[in-house]
Amino acid sequence: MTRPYRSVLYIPAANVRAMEKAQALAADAIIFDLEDAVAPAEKVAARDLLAKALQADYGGRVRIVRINGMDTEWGEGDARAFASGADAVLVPKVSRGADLDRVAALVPDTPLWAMMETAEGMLNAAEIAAHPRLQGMVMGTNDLAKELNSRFRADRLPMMAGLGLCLLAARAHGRVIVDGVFNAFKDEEGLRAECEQGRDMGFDGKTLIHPAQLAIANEVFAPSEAEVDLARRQIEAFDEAQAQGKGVAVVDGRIVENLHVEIARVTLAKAAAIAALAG
Ligand SMILES: CC(C)(COP(=O)(O)OP(=O)(O)OC[C@H]1O[C@@H](n2cnc3c(N)ncnc32)[C@H](O)[C@@H]1OP(=O)(O)O)[C@@H](O)C(=O)NCCC(=O)NCCSC(=O)C[C@H](O)C(=O)O
Ligand SMILES: [Mg+2]
Repeated sequence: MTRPYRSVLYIPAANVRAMEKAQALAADAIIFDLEDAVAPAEKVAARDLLAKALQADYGGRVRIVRINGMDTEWGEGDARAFASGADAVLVPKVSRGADLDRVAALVPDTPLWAMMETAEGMLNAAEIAAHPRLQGMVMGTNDLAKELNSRFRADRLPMMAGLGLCLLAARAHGRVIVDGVFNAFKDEEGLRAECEQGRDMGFDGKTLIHPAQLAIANEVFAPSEAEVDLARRQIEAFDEAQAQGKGVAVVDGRIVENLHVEIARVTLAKAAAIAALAG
């Protein structure tokens, strides 16, 4: 991962006020949504509003446009309208690699992201992640729950197979992957628990629906001070061990081998990238 994706905020593209507000929000990335958050009667107007909004300065925030599905009357027009002008185009309800081909042809120069939110998509996650134009994957846990007929549970047990398959696929092909949304946007404790679960599983960050969710996601998906300190000490201790001709060091009672040093370097790089965004 070359840049942080701790917090990825959805904004309905029909909401001019929210799009303006986002220029100053602490989001690592923004998904300007033309799909589910926009009513059919507003779709075409939202496309025009978004084209105008994207001319503004969003600083270092990654600008991702979620288009409508290619099986809808708006999908092709959306893809043509945002073939340039955004940092990525997010394709909804991707079920197989071929679903990305048509968008890829219409959007030749902008990276593609895939919404992972259908049962078929879970089973074809590896094929989707392998698509040469794909940069990132976004879990669509609301649509997935709908397809699976599963119930909301705080531990997300019914989601685990899908989340795990998509994570494996993303990591196998070096793609960014961010977790699904937490709908109860006033429940801070619930959001924190779900962010921590997603972080511990390996997600790069979380998609969000309200600015009030940004601070928690940014905190949870960033390396803590203690993690940064440990990473530095692990690298130092391993360097010393190597200088003495040893292949293993011990820090805080735990072994440190080459692979732990690689993880420590990733932690430091992530912390530096976050600091660079803030500065
Ligand atoms: C959920 C909301 C409808 C709540 O909106 P609202 O009642 O206006 O909230 P507030 O009054 O608390 O808003 C306070 C201020 O914050 C701004 N605001 C609100 N939301 C956003 C946002 N997402 N981005 C930027 N700014 C935002 C308001 O304009 C207020 O500003 P001010 O006027 O200065 O006070 C609303 O938050 C919302 O619409 N959220 C996004 C919903 C959305 O995009 N849904 C689709 C994506 S989720 C999904 O589809 C996932 C996936 O596909 C799946 O299947 O799981
Ligand atoms: Mg969805």
